[in-house]
Amino acid sequence: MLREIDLPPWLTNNWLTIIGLIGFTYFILHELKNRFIKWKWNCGEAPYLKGSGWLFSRNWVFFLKAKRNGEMLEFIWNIFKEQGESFRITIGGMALFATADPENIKAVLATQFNDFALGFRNSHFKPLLGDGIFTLDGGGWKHSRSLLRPNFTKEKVAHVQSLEKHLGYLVRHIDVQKGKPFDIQNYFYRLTVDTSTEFLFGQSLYGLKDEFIGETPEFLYEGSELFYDSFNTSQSYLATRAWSMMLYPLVNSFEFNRCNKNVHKFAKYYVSKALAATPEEIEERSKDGYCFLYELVKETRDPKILQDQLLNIMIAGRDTTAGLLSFTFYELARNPRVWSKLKETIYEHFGSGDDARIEDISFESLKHCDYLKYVINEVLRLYPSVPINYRVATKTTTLPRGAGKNGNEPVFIEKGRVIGYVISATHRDPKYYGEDAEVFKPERWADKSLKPGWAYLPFNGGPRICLGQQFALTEASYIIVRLCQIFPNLNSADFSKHYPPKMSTHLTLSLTDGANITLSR
Ligand code: HEM
Repeated sequence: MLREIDLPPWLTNNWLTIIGLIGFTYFILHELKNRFIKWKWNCGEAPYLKGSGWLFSRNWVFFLKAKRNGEMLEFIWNIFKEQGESFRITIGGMALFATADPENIKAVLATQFNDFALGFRNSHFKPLLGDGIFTLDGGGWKHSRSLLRPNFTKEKVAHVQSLEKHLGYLVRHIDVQKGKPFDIQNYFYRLTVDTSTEFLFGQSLYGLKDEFIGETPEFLYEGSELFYDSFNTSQSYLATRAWSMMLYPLVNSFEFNRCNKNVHKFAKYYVSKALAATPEEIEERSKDGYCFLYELVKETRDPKILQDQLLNIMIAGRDTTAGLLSFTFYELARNPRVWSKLKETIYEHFGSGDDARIEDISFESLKHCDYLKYVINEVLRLYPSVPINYRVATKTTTLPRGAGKNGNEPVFIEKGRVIGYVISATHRDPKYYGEDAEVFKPERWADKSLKPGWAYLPFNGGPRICLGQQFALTEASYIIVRLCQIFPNLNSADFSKHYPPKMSTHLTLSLTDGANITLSR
């Protein structure tokens, strides 16, 4: 039996007061310490977002509504337009410093790299991705980066020929549409799973090889057909967990666990095959075209490391490239003048139709196709795959701008503060791109006086800059060139009149209603 403990009456009567006093004293001391630091470092606080309140309550309703309607980014961009480049908000008591100022972004990602970390990302993504380059900080991340970087050299990403057979299936799907409107985004998402499984695991999923084009789907093993949907479902859970910040444990379910298991089974299938291969077989594989897994097996034979790193790269590379292609065709279809000019350039470099010189399309020759580069730059400016991102301060520090009357003075950043950086707002700021910043205009990149520096950052910057940048640009350029050569007729079938288009911001950016076009020979 529990014995009753007699607490002294002064304590039983006043314990609430005592707890209150301790809390109050802590608060005062904490405030004094911060004020002292601000005085010593000559920095201040950024202004609060107007009318946001402690819980961001007034804006939450609009924010959630905008997110559901595919207008969340527009909502955020408008806040930056009204409020300026940096401000503070408190969401449920958690302080957040939001910025679109290139100077601050440069500091977070590069010059003060060690003052910031990924925060909750590892916990958000761990059930699917484990520990890999995309989810780790510190020593684990450094080790991952040095393990993976050799696989992204120029020779290894110049893999364009292996794309041709996947493109062939895509072309057949487009032909089946017979010039009628269809959503090409859906096909790009399937295409990039096919190309990335081939590049990463050495054997494609061949999801585009289906009965709609008169093919018999291929199955690697019983249940492998579950991979595609499972990967998509798990990814959308990861996105919701990321948006939930510290409330992420609530975003879990039987479905999430089942899908993660299907994805892991898929990766394990390949990893165990690679580990069972003899050194001679591994060498033979390398001769026969490039495979990431077989290269990595030469460095480590730990099955968990192999599985985690491959899935980390898959998540980093698949949707981003599909998004870039989808937004490109969405904009090209809306801009016949740009489409004509692009066709002219591509035909000049690589021919067209039956006279297409496929063998001339290479990593190097694509780089010399200037107008194609301008188109891609412009798409990534208006629709960066990661439009909004965050880091968490690992120590009390400052950022270059955001405080003071004009927001030009250094801003105080307390340890644990979340920094939300919104590069998509910077990319649309007239200060860096002129009054026509919202207009899709590839020609702006021909102007040598345009030097945006850290105001153009689709691939991130600093030590964690995207490892797959060249890989992605090469793949996307190849697909654009080939589609342009095969299908000269492109028109928009987007009748929504909503511009900019509705966008979904899951882990990466996509078109909420798809990229609806007609494309024909
Ligand atoms: C249009 C295509 C792409 C865009 C716009 C893009 C953009 C980005 C961005 C913004 C980050 C930084 C994320 C962060 O630190 O929070 C990143 C990281 C990364 N990306 Fe990409 N990416 C693309 C394609 C790819 C591809 C195709 C691959 C691989 C095949 C890839 C591999 C990676 C890796 C491994 C990282 C993590 C780097 C690190 O943390 O050290 N990306 N990417």
